[in-house]
Amino acid sequence: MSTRTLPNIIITGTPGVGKTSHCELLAERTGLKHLSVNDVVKDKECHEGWDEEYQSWIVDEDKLLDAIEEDVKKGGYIIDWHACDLFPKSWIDLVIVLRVDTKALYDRLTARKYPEIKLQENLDSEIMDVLIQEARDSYDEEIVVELQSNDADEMESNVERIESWFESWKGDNKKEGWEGVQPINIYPNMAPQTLNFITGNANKLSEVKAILSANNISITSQPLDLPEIQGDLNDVTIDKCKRAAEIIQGPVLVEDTCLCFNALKGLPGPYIKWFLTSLGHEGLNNLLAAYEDKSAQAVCTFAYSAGPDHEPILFQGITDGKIVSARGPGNFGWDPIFEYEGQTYAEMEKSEKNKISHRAKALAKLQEWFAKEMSS
Ligand SMILES: O=P(O)(O)OP(=O)(O)OP(=O)(O)OC[C@H]1O[C@@H](n2cnc3c(O)ncnc32)[C@H](O)[C@@H]1O
Ligand SMILES: [Mg+2]
Repeated sequence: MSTRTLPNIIITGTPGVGKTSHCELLAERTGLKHLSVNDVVKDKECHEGWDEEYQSWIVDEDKLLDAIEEDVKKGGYIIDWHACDLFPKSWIDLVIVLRVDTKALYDRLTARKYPEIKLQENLDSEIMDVLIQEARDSYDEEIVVELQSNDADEMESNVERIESWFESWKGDNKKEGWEGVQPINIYPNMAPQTLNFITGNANKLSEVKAILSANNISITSQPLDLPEIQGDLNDVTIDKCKRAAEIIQGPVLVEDTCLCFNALKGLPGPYIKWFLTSLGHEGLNNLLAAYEDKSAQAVCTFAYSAGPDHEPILFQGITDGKIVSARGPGNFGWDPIFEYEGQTYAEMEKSEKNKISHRAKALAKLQEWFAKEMSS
């Protein structure tokens, strides 16, 4: 784990994809330093000579790593290079692989007057996904991101996205010494969406915002006091969604959370809010006193309606856990008594809970649906 206070980003891709333009713009916006490996190879002579056929330096990778190690380890660099597998995993926080259509790449490389053999090899490499494979083989999957780079608009939105990743990386690092990385937008081709999340629950709202923060969905919110009918959970949520759309006269998102004890055949389920208020954490534990089986499911159901005349669509996420005596801060509902893999939700870092929670899983489905919907 690193002790960097600023992240290191690799921007890679076949020659001609737009690495340097991305790096320069990003450096300007973030204050991170643009590290052109090309220049280092040239200036610090990290090569074994010039290849006439390819019209390029034959890089000495060991020398190159020695030349940049001291600086890069401090953090704050955007590394601009058409290979990424040489940089040690521990140096790197995010790997962006830029992609471009073959036609555009052909035009860019011919404009650079690349020798035929180099032109062909690079086109092949792009078509064969060589660099994205190399990136995926060399780094953890969640830090490797593929972005399209065919025109200025795409570059602008890519840079914006990396910038917001950078902001959240810094924020989290400062706040809780977090050494991992935030997920970045995994649906880069999706048009930006704003959803009106109708909830009276501030904790839910902040989790939903945190989980969606890297993506193209932003959240506005309005509290409405909606009566919740009793019955099957899905009916409760569908009904709530329809009423909200009716009142708002527009698109809305609502959510309901259930906590289901397996020994009690799914109860309290949708009645958890009422049980929690009347019995508290200890009372909820007592409900299971007579049973050996303490397992439970946290179930989150989002319903989205495009407006009053539209049927709500449901997205559900389930996380399995166990009911235990309360541990950890009691800020949010039943978080202290729901244990997942040895830790209660309340004991986890927010960012950890937001990776595995019932809510995160439901939101992943919601995003997938939006991404498909918006690109078709
Ligand atoms: O306005 P809405 O969105 O309906 O918000 P609510 O607070 O009424 O929420 P629910 O009807 O879904 O009731 C679920 C109960 O479970 C609690 N809860 C929901 N998500 C939780 C989570 O991730 N961790 C712990 N408690 C949670 C919440 O505080 C409620 O007491
Ligand atoms: Mg409610």
